[in-house]
Amino acid sequence: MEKIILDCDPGHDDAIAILLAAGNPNIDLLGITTVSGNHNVENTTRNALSVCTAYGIKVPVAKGSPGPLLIDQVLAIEIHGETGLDGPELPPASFELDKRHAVDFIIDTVMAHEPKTVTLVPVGPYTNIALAVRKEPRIVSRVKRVVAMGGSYTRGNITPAAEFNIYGDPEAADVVFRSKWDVTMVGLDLTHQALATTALQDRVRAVGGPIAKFILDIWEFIATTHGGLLQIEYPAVHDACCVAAMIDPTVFTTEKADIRVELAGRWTKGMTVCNFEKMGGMHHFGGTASEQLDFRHSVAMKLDHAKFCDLIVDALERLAKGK
Ligand SMILES: Nc1ccc([C@@H]2N[C@H](CO)[C@@H](O)[C@H]2O)cc1
Ligand SMILES: [Ca+2]
Repeated sequence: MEKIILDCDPGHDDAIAILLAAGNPNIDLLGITTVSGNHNVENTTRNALSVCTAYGIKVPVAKGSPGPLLIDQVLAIEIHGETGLDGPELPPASFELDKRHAVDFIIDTVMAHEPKTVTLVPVGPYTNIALAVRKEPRIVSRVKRVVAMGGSYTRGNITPAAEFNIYGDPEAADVVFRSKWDVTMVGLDLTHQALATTALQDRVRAVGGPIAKFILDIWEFIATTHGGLLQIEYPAVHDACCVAAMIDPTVFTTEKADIRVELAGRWTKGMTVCNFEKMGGMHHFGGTASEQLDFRHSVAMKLDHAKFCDLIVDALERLAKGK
C-alpha cells in the first residue's frame, strides 16, 4: 500500500486523480488537501467534497491556501468553467471538511506516520506544500517522496514557457524543487500522452452507472471547451498520471535531472528548466561552471497508455461496485 496525500485544485482531471486514488486497493488515500488554481479555493474545496460524494467515498478533506505565496492569483476559469468543474452534476457534500488548514493536515499526517512512508502528490499549484515545508522543515526528510503534476521540459500551456501549476505559484514551486527530497516531475510532456481517447471513453461507458457518467461528462466538457482552446484531440488526463505511477511505477519512464524554476524571466517566469543528467554537454548553466548540480529529481518521459487506461477502468469498476 502506498500512503498518499493528494493536494489538488479540482478541476476536471483532478477528479480522475481522486478516482484512481480512491478506487485502487494499492493506494491508501490519507487525505485530500485543496488549493486555489483551476478556480478559487472555495470552489476547489466544494468540488473536492462533491467528487468524493459522487464516488461514494469519505476521506479527510482539508481546505488550503486561497492564493499563491507572492504573485497575484491566476485561475483557469476559461478551462474549467464557472464552478471550476463545469459539466458533471455536482452533488452536495455528504460530509464535513476536516477542521484543520491543509498545511496543518499535511504536517500532522506526515509527522504521525513512520518516516519515509507518506508520499505527497501535489496536482495543483504547490502553495500548501511550500507553506508546510516552511512551517515544519522536518517533513522534507520524513516524506517518502513527492510526485508532482507540473512543469514541462519543452513548452508550457499557460505561457509558451510555463505550465499552469508552476506558473500559478512559481515561488512555491521553487521551494519544492530546491528542498532536499526526491521529486518526480510529471510534466506536460508526459501528461499530454495521457489522452482520454474514444477507446477509453467507450470502456468507461461500458462500465455504466452514475460514476461512469460523471467521468464522461467531465471529458465531454473539456473536449468541447478545451478542444477549441488547445487544439488537442482528446482531453489530457494530467493529474491521474501521478497516482497511476504510485500504483504501477512502470506506467511511465523517468530520467534524472536537475530542475530549476525560472522566477525572474520576463517571458519565461514559471518555466521548469530541466538539465538532464544523461543528456551530454548540458552539465552547466549559461556557460558558467556547474553550480552544485543536483540530479536527485526525476522527470516523467514516456507513458504506457494501455496500462494507464487499464488503471482508470479498474478503479471505476471497483467504485461502481461500491468497492
Ligand atoms: N489548460 C489547462 C489544463 C489543465 C490545468 C490544470 N493544471 C494542470 C495542467 O497544467 C493540471 O493539474 C490541471 O488540473 C490548467 C490549465
Ligand atoms: Ca490540477
